[in-house]
Amino acid sequence: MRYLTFALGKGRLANQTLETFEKIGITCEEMKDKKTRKLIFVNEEYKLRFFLAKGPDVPTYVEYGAADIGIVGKDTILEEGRNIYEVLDLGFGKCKMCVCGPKEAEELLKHREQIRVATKYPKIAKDYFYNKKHQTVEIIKLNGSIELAPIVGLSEVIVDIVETGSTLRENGLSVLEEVIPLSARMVVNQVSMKMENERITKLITDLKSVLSSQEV
Ligand SMILES: Nc1ncnc2c1ncn2[C@@H]1O[C@H](COP(=O)(O)OP(=O)(O)OP(=O)(O)O)[C@@H](O)[C@H]1O
Ligand SMILES: O=P(O)(O)OC[C@H]1O[C@H](OP(=O)(O)OP(=O)(O)O)[C@H](O)[C@@H]1O
Repeated sequence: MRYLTFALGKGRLANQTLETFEKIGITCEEMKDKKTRKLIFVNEEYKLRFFLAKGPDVPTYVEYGAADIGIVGKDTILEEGRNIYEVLDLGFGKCKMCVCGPKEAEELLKHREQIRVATKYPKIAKDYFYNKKHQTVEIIKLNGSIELAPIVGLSEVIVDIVETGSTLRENGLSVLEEVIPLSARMVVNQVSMKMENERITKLITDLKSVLSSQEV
């Protein structure tokens, strides 16, 4: 039996991903060691390999078949636009992609002014404004602390992830429009889905049954 390889996004989704796998009996104790600098972990019993990668790189590893399976946020899947199968909504890492800004920016959006939009997600923002709203905007790519942009005058609004809303509140900004709800998803390489169909289908079935038993 060959190894099935999993690419997991490091950061926010990693702990819940490992907890979810534990519920279906897949454990990888070594990976929980926060101090380790090791990059790849093996579960000999089930012939599985796991590695942690930057979120946006997960769809890349999966498209090229360097990983059979990936766990990553829906935002990253949409932004990266890779040829991969999205097979399961894992139900954690829930948040929303939103257009946010100061309340005054509501008027600019309403009147379809040619505003500047700062975001870490230029593809999602472009798709939303151009294809869904048919509004011409200037997209400015940033890499973090997106909420700064309207405060310091870099843009009128932002397109960013909102979870609890605290970052917006603490910076005097609000949600102006909701773009799309997000959560962690399981993605699969297109060839692996055929070659390892039985093992991957069983994994999806086991995960689904754990997820449905968690729903109230
Ligand atoms: N409050 C949140 N902020 C950002 N992402 C969140 C939040 N809540 C849930 N998520 C989900 O968690 C995923 C991983 O988030 P995380 O911040 O760890 O990664 P990242 O944004 O890719 O990394 P980095 O912080 O290194 O740029 C996101 O892609 C998103 O789907
Ligand atoms: O609604 P909240 O619960 O406040 O969460 C949303 C915030 O969290 C994320 O930023 P992150 O912490 O990843 O930092 P970054 O801005 O440097 O990407 C996101 O970009 C928002 O800024």
